[in-house]
Amino acid sequence: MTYEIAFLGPKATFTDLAVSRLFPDAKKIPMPTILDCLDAVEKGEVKLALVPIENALEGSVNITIDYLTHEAQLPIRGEIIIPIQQHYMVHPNHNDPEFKPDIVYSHSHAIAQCHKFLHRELKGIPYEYTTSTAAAAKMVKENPERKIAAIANEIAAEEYGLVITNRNIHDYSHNHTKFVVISHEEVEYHGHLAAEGGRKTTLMVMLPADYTGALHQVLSAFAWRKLNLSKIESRPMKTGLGDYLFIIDVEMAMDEVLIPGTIAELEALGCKVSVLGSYPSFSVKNSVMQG
Ligand SMILES: O=C(O)C(=O)C[C@]1(C(=O)O)C=C[C@@H](O)C=C1
Repeated sequence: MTYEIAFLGPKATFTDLAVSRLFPDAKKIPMPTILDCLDAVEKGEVKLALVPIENALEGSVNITIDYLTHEAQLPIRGEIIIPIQQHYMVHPNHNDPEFKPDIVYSHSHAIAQCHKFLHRELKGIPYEYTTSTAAAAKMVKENPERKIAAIANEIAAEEYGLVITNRNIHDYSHNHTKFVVISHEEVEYHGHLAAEGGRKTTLMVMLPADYTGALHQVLSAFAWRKLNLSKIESRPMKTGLGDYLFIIDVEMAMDEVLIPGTIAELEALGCKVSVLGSYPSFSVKNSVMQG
């Protein structure tokens, strides 16, 4: 079955690379923003979207988390973790060691992953955010007369005919981003990737009110059932200062006993609980397709 999948475009973003790894035969539909990708699924214009949710250096992609917790009931159907290698690139017209740009463009998360490089090598040069890393590369390509540079991946440099002058400029070598597959429908994965990370279940928990030991009680419901948690994230509920909800990843597929039992216990404590998804977790060593 060929899927139509919305992703953060244009061609050659990291999200595009993640789609190629997970759905090599998919018809890819580039969208200008993450919200456009999620809206397209919500409105039924496409069956699936793949969007970034967390980076190892910069943390959560809040726009994705907030949409899934506040805007729409869109289930998570899978996750894929890919390595992220950021490169500094210029138009071939400016391929000169002395070239200093007036502005460096990239996605906010990519800029955040390269702060040490920018501080060291391009001190004082302003940066501006684009909707994606590939959008930055495309802008450099389309403006050869401007003194600008981009931070993006290797495929973007190829796609937009740019020259990489500094490779692997991300501040820490262990740079990975996790992307989630969003769909109203069940998603089938072909056998080319092993779900090495097993299966996960993501829950959203809203505490009834702030009282002593509330979070401890919530965590105990998981702990005594020996449910391993791989992530706990708090996000503002957007109802008032200090009101937070928790997003909790359980390292287990939804079952008939342990997770439902935990949810019932949390509800008995007055928490509101929703299941954001129960899905396989994939990871790849090379984000770029080989051969
Ligand atoms: O701009 C891109 O290339 C994206 O796919 C977005 C995104 C992100 O939102 O975190 C994805 C991976 C990298 O961490 C940098 C940017």
